[in-house]
Amino acid sequence: MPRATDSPTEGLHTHIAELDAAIIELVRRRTEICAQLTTRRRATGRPTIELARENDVLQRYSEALGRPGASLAMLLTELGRR
Ligand SMILES: O=C(O)C(=O)C[C@]1(C(=O)O)C=C[C@@H](O)C=C1
Repeated sequence: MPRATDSPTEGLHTHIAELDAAIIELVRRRTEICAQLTTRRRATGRPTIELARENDVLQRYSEALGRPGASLAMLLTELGRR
């Protein structure tokens, strides 16, 4: 007898959970690189925030994903400012 965990829906939920884990890992890696860039800027006395670059990110995400993409880009750059 098939179990609930074998249903196609459960399989899709599992796939989503795997994708979420991969996305979280990528966001962690992205945030780490941003921290390195911020450290370099601090060390050379430059402002820690680069709005022109953040606007590039916003544009990339909104072109790819529309308005929700812009919201996502804002969250990513917020993490990148830490
Ligand atoms: O591109 C950089 O120099 C970064 O530090 C990355 C990043 C980002 O999240 O994309 C983070 C902070 C800056 O204000 C601009 C952009």
